[in-house]
Amino acid sequence: MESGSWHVEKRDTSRDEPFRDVDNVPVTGCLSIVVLGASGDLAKKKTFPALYNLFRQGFLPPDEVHIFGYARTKISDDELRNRIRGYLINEKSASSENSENLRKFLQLVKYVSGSYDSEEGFRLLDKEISKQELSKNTVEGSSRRLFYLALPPSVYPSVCRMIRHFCTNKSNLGGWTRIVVEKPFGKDLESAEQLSAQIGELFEEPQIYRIDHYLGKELVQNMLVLRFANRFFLPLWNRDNIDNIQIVFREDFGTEGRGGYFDEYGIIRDIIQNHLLQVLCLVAMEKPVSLKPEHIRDEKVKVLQSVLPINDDDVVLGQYEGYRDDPTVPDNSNTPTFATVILRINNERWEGVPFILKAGKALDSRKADIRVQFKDVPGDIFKCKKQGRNEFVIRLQPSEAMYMKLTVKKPGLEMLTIQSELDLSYRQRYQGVTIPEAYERLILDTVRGDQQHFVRRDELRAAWEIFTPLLHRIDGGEMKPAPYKPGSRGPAAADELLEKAGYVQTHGYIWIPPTL
Ligand SMILES: NC(=O)C1=CN([C@@H]2O[C@H](COP(=O)(O)OP(=O)(O)OC[C@H]3O[C@@H](n4cnc5c(N)ncnc54)[C@H](OP(=O)(O)O)[C@@H]3O)[C@@H](O)[C@H]2O)C=CC1
Ligand SMILES: O=C1O[C@H](COP(=O)(O)O)[C@@H](O)[C@H](O)[C@H]1O
Repeated sequence: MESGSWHVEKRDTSRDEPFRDVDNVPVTGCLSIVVLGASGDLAKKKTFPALYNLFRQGFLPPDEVHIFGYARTKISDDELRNRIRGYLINEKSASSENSENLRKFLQLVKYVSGSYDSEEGFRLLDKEISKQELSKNTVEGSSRRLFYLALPPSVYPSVCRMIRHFCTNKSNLGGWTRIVVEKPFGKDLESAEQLSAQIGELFEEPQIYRIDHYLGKELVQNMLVLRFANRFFLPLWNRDNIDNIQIVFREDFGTEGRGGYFDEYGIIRDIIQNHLLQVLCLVAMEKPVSLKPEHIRDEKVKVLQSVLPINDDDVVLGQYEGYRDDPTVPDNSNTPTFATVILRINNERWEGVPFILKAGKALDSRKADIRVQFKDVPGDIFKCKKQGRNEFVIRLQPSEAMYMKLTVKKPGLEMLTIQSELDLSYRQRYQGVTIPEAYERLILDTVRGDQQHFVRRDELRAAWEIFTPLLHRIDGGEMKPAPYKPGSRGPAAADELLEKAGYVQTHGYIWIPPTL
């Protein structure tokens, strides 16, 4: 067998495993996918393109699927189609693009206009969905309705109430209603808990999909396989061998056009508390009992609960110069656009190993990676310690790769050592394979009822528990971000903190990309 049973083998929206809301009931009903906030940025840049890619690959068969856009803007079906058309064709799909495919997909898309808190719009939406379900001869109780909230969280409670009261279908014959909610899910522990309670009163936890798109990235999904399907890593993945771990997100552009949103949240809420912390969970968690979503999420929660309170000395904040020039950002904004935060996990495996989470906007490069740095080899008979430590790097983006930096004999007559690497670059190794977009994968999971890559309520709570005290200190002005130049590495203090935490930079290492 080529791969484990979780592998996507069938072009089918169901899955041969027992993790669905309703077990043992054949899935036959019509599938309606409703994108709320259809006129917005996320919907056109991410949600509709992901749906189109799923359609192109046969995962959303036109004889069973309908797609609805819902928003306040009064536009026609065709106007919505024209708005999204340009975003559906990217470099991945362009070469194999078939205009017939695009036409067929757009024909599935309908638009309903209404507000987010009035009965009228949602009754109309329900009527339109039911009409399509009837046209497909769907038996009552078997239809599937997926509501994707591409909306600001302030309207989640009212939208969820409306969906619950006016758009929920009967589910006694394998049907279901599910909602997908985007981050930011709250601003701190209290607001997140309040939101969770409001939504929790309307929907059961298996109906709620809290999306964190980093969990849909190829190399993030590979993390558990790497760790638990390889003998190499099992004995090494602990405090006895690992000195420090970095999880880094860098962007080489600022908050262009999103200053208003960003200023309310800052880099910790935007990236670290969710995306990087989710990655940390997968790097640090114990082996789950099985691949069942609840077993995985149980282990993630345990890691989060073992994180110690953040010490102010383990934090460096920055704000890039020019950030406040954005007219939507207040002149005295204290919002960090850069942060390094060291987390410490108080358990048997990780005590003493700093987890350095770093994220920044307007830096010198764009990348996201996990860097596991091993301790020095004891008894250095080759006197090569100063050259560098072993590092295992998993580059999530761009150009997915994983490589192990290691010391080898320099080829030649002398017994000299150099730094080299074992390199698995995806582009070279998996030529011709298209790596799916994170949203594509995650939307397919929501249709299949697989919550493995979604954040559970207690996980979210534990994540906010870690960061809320620090965030309140920043919001209260007790901690100030240091200015840094756009296009730089961020504040110098961040590299000093990295060194203090024990990270040893490899100097003079040169990577020579392999040629075929
Ligand atoms: N398969 C592939 O594509 C491979 C590519 N390579 C490439 O080779 C090059 C070197 O690789 P690698 O050593 O892993 O990566 P880098 O040289 O980018 O970074 C190494 C480490 O040093 C830190 N660092 C960089 N500059 C400074 C500085 N001025 N002060 C303090 N710390 C600093 C980085 O932090 P931070 O993350 O914050 O920048 C990172 O932790 C990279 O361009 C890499 O992409 C190597 C192997 C395989
Ligand atoms: O959630 C967010 O992520 C993007 C970065 O996503 P990526 O997949 O391109 O790494 C970030 O730009 C944005 O600020 C944030 O809200």
